[in-house]
Amino acid sequence: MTHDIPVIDIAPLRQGNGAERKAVASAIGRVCRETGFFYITGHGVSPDTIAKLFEASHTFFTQPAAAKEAVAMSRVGRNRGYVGLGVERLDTTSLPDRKEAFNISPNQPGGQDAWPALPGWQDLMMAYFAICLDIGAALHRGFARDLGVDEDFFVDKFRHPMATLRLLRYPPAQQASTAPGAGAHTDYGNVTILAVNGVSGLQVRPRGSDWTDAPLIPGTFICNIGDCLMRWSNDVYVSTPHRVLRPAGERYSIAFFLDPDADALVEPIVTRSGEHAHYPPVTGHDYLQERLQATYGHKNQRH
Ligand SMILES: O=C(O)CCC(=O)C(=O)O
Ligand SMILES: [Fe+2]
Repeated sequence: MTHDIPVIDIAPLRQGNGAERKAVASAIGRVCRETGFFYITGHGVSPDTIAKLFEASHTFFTQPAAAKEAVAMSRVGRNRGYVGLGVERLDTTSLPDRKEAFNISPNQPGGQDAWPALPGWQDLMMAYFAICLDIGAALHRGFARDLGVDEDFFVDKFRHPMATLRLLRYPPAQQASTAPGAGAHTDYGNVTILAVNGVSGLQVRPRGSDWTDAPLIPGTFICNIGDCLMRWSNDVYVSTPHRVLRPAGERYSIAFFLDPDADALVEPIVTRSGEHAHYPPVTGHDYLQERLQATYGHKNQRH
């Protein structure tokens, strides 16, 4: 069985008639049952916007260490702020990840985002955050339709979603090190929308297959579903392990992780007769905390 990652034009989820929306929802549903990885076009984000974001990300990461440490997650807490090289280890059986990151998570309960002292930077990031929320809402209309519930099923569960915009920088590989860019993992939330700056390195491992490259396709985002949507779909959809290899050159990516509202009830959707829920209901907040706790331990979780 081959597991090519399909390219799906999502424009009809916003503008299409009923039949067109249904066709896109079915295409997304098919891939979510197999790997949950797909590229999207028709997202409405211009190449110029993406270029500006990567420029701003570069500006952030090339600041002196002290400026980055001033907004460190260890100070800011709650999944926000700067995470330095080697702090995270997504695959606990491998070396720590060779990457640095900056997290923006405005709807995370408790605390506030920290911002670098760079003119216009916060506005640019928040504008992109809003764009990603809108793409995420369109994708959820597709998921809902495909899962056999009302197209607006997710709307009241994503009013103030605990989404995180995450800038990532992977330094060029060091010869002596075998540390991965990002260790093998599945994502925690509902869906991830990923932009990459032209340096490949992402691999996915569909069930029953070996690691496969996810090549770059200019003008697209790579989307993948996470464990929360898998749970919500009662395991009809699958989240798939992925990793980032040590990149040949310096690599930047920007990931947007969309999790539900803190108080949304994540309760498996059961529409087929005789089907039983595989999981008890849990709030979005409790589910995400459990997953973050496992990645960071107690050290970045300020209460
Ligand atoms: O940087 C990438 O290409 C992917 C990163 C990723 O999978 C993650 O941060 O969850
Ligand atoms: Fe990931």
